[in-house]
Amino acid sequence: MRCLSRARQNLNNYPPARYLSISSVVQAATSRTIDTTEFSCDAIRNFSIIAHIDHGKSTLADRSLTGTIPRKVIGTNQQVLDKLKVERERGITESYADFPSMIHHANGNKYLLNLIDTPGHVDFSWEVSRSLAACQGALLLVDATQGVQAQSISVFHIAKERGLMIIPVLNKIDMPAADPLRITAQLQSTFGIDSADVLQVSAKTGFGVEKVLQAIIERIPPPSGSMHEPLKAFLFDSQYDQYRGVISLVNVKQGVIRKGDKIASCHTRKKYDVSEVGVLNPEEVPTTCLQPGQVGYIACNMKESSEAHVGDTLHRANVPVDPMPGFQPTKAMVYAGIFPVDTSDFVKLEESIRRLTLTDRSVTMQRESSTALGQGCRLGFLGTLHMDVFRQRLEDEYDANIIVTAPTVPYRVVYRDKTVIVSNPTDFPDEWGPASRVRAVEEPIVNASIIVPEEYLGDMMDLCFSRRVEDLGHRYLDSGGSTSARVMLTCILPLSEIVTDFFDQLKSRSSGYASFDYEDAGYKASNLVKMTFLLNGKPVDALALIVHRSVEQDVGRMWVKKLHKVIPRQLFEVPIQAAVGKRIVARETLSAMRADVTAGLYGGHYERKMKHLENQKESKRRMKRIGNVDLPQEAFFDILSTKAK
Ligand SMILES: Nc1nc2c(ncn2[C@@H]2O[C@H](COP(=O)(O)OP(=O)(O)OP(=O)(O)O)[C@@H](O)[C@H]2O)c(=O)[nH]1
Repeated sequence: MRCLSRARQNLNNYPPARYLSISSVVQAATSRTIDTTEFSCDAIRNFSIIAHIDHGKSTLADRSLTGTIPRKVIGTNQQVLDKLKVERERGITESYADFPSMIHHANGNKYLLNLIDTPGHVDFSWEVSRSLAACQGALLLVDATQGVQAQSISVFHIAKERGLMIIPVLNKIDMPAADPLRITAQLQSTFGIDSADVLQVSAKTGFGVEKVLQAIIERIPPPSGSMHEPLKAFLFDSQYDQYRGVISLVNVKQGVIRKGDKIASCHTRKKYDVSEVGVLNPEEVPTTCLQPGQVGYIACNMKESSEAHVGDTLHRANVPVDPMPGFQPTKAMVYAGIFPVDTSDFVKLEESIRRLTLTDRSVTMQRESSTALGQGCRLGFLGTLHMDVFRQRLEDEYDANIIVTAPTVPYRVVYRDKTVIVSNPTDFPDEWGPASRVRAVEEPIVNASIIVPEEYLGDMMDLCFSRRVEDLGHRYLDSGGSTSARVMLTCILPLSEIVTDFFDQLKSRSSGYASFDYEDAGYKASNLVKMTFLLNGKPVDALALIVHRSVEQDVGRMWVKKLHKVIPRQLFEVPIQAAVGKRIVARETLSAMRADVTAGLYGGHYERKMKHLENQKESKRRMKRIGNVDLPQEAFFDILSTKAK
């Protein structure tokens, strides 16, 4: 979901008007009114652009849009899609997909093209399938310099499963390193695509974009649905507007929806009055109605985001219909605790998180308290990138000063009579086994695929072996030629092994050439243990970890060393220990700060000096017994930020 008021604020900052028409076929709209009644199903095409990250979806989307939207609305240097600051900084499209409609003239007819943007990162594959539910076709965009990547394969399969017409498009054809012949052969061998169907474009220069628009009209089938049937509108996303409440994004399957209509939700059975309908162009353009096949927004005084259930069917209040098949709800893959650096800021932090989750429905939230860090919240995310984006938004948009604990995955703890999901290491059982109450523990696993030039194959295999890989296999995607051949590795990995630094390692060991994707493969019994860290014999809950038994010593040793570096020396000696159950698996000792108690003694007897030293020793022993280690928040910040890497 996107906060619309933010998007409006952005519009106010755009540079002076400058009209730009790139495509000769695409007629620029001079006024931003759209009469949706002009477009029957035959004149509508609903499509999406699917691609691996950075292959140019947003650039192509903007390129096809620049002909239809006045430049003053777009801004000269601003991409229409990818509006969030974090998206622009990181060059990714996150889960905040836009759904612009554009008018296109071809063969003497007027068409309404609804482009549904999808995110390109593996964390958001759920969003991809959600967006595709409103489409009949998809442009499979592949970078002509890089070829097929891991995400190209996964999005291709999602689109294929949904029965969409796929138009293969090679992008970045303007670049000297582009190798369209080879990449076309790759598309042929990987997806069985006919080379004659492959289009070549440069989203940057505009070359070939006209042909893409033509192909959308000619190859993608129009949606079907009758205006005379009872209303069925498929809710596939929602946005939050602070003045109008929830704005639902819908695809009308049959019937017509108008302002003033009384509608109801199949999921919640709640009734609403439609106060506004319209299309996104790419900002809201109110219309009189939405007809079958059309994609647009409706405002109907929904107060809570949770009322807009993705996958819901909306119908006329007094005309019930059978609901359309919906979606599985999103599943959090990664959890982390978020705490304020200043513990008195908790109320403010909780409110900021609550507001941010209104615009990002995939985040789950519950309160958490830690003896070391105070009150905080435990949040569930779709992946680590999602977590980073959320954290950055909290810091940028709400000025939050926070500590984020190390990410953990949801483990399954199998008791004699029940199974519970544990997403916080402190809730993980200290001991388990056939004789104990906890019979087994299970961890989430994923089917992973890595695509890499063949010279990095060995490094990639080494990396996988260091992460408890299973079923490792590989196959060649092409035979190479002027450049080296590409290999696809497939394997099963524990999710916990990839939420830490796996992606960074993958990129650094392959000089940035490897691409990676994964999908949920369920749970598997695993020999996991809870590791706690003790400072001066006292456990620090916020530092607890869940690790595989085979690496407990290494992990324990590594973290006590790190703690040793960041904890300030105390007046007494502090043991830093890593423990699994009652067993200490690693230890470092932080030596005491030494005050020179004999400094004031000029000369004097040897025994007098010794007496002072003995007194000091005794008082330190007492201090140690009763003393608490002073662990400043900054030390936590240092430890957890290194831990998260
Ligand atoms: N030379 C050249 N560069 C391009 C072309 N298309 C896109 N780019 C560049 O490739 C980079 C990625 O483009 P985006 O449009 O942000 O890619 P994306 O697929 O939307 O990426 P995500 O939003 O992360 O999924 C940007 O720096 C673009 O300027 C092209 O046709 N030619």
